[in-house]
Amino acid sequence: MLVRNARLADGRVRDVRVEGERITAVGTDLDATGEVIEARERLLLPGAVDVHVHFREPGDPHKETWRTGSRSAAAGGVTTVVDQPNTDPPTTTGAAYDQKELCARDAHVEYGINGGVTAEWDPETLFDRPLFALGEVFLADSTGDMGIDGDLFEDAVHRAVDADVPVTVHAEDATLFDTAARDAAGDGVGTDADADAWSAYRTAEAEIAAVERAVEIGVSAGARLHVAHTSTPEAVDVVADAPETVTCEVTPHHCLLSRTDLDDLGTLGRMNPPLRSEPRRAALYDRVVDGRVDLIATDHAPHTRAEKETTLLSAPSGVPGVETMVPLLLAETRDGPLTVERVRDLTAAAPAATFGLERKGRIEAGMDADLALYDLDRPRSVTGDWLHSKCGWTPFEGFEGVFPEWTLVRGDRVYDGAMDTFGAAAGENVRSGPS
Ligand SMILES: NC(=O)N[C@@H](CC(=O)O)C(=O)O
Ligand SMILES: [Zn+2]
Ligand SMILES: [Zn+2]
Repeated sequence: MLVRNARLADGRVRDVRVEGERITAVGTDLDATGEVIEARERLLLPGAVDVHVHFREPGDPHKETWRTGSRSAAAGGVTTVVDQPNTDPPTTTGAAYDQKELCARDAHVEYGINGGVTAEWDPETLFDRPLFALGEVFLADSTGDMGIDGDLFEDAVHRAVDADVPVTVHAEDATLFDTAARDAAGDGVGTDADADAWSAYRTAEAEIAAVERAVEIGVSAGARLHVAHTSTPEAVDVVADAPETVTCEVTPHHCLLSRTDLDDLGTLGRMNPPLRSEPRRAALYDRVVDGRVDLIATDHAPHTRAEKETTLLSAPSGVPGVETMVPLLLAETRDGPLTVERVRDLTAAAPAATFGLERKGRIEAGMDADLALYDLDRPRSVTGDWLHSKCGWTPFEGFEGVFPEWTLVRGDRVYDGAMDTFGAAAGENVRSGPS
């Protein structure tokens, strides 16, 4: 197959040859053998690598399944996802890992499976499996109530170092939460709830202190430590000042939404860590734009609208995002601060490099043919009805997004945007099999 006259992120127009599962040439005037796709100078990006999703199987298939979650990924130009361990059962033993791997047979995109840590975990059997990473290790409770104490975290980090596995951490220190602010939340429902109380409760200081402590532990253990969903500029700076073995991710929702949006979002906007003040959001986004943030990941955390539209204290935490990440960021290159190259780096090249995926994240001969084509001149309005996640809603309703025309995974067209159809569920585990 030949993708002819594609505009790459750096502006060059090139032909890209795909043979079987790989890109075999990137050049000009390449011979057209086999199927030819005329890109007509539309934008070709490497498939995005989202190292933080929650696909909810096993346990909660009413929220999301591997089928619906991976379709949502493919329809958003994401070709590799990494699933987190707070499922039911939690992915804290070898047997639980195997159970999740069976669910992942429905994946339309490439995937990794993380292992989790609780008091009941079984490191022997867990590290026997090809973990993508150990994590997200929860230093405070979030969905799944997997919060652990500092001693167990330290022990887990040492075991991960011995197993040569990176660690990802959900860093909040619950002793620094403002429980009075939480308890003051009334019993309004949905958009009538005082959703801002969640941001007042899970303080910025709680994140900053937990990130400082996690980084200390990670560095002294010699770990590869990745901080999940940093939501404050201060926490990003802690990571940026640490050795290169420490990295962080930021979510699109912490870049594009702030506490000022909670009047409209109500309980839909409850997530951990919570939305921050407008100045903090802007300072966080600055760090994404200038490259101090290592990578973007979505923390795609679907819950049904019915589950979310209750009181603030009974609503589950989390928002979906895997399908809207690249589209929203590309829309930001039209009239916002981001460049297309930065979007490519943050969503594909950097996550692949950070987690050692040698054949992902770049458009070069020898790489897997994970690709998506976009028309930057044709943004659409984001709407939950149209997205493919089972949860059926988005916190970005009405935002502009540039969605892919098609998405390839290892040379197969897994998503056709014109038809809104999907190819076979042939995603593979990026940590198993021949490398
Ligand atoms: N971010 C969230 O608010 N929720 C996540 C868990 C998590 O990442 O903390 C979920 O699984 O629902
Ligand atoms: Zn988390
Ligand atoms: Zn998460």
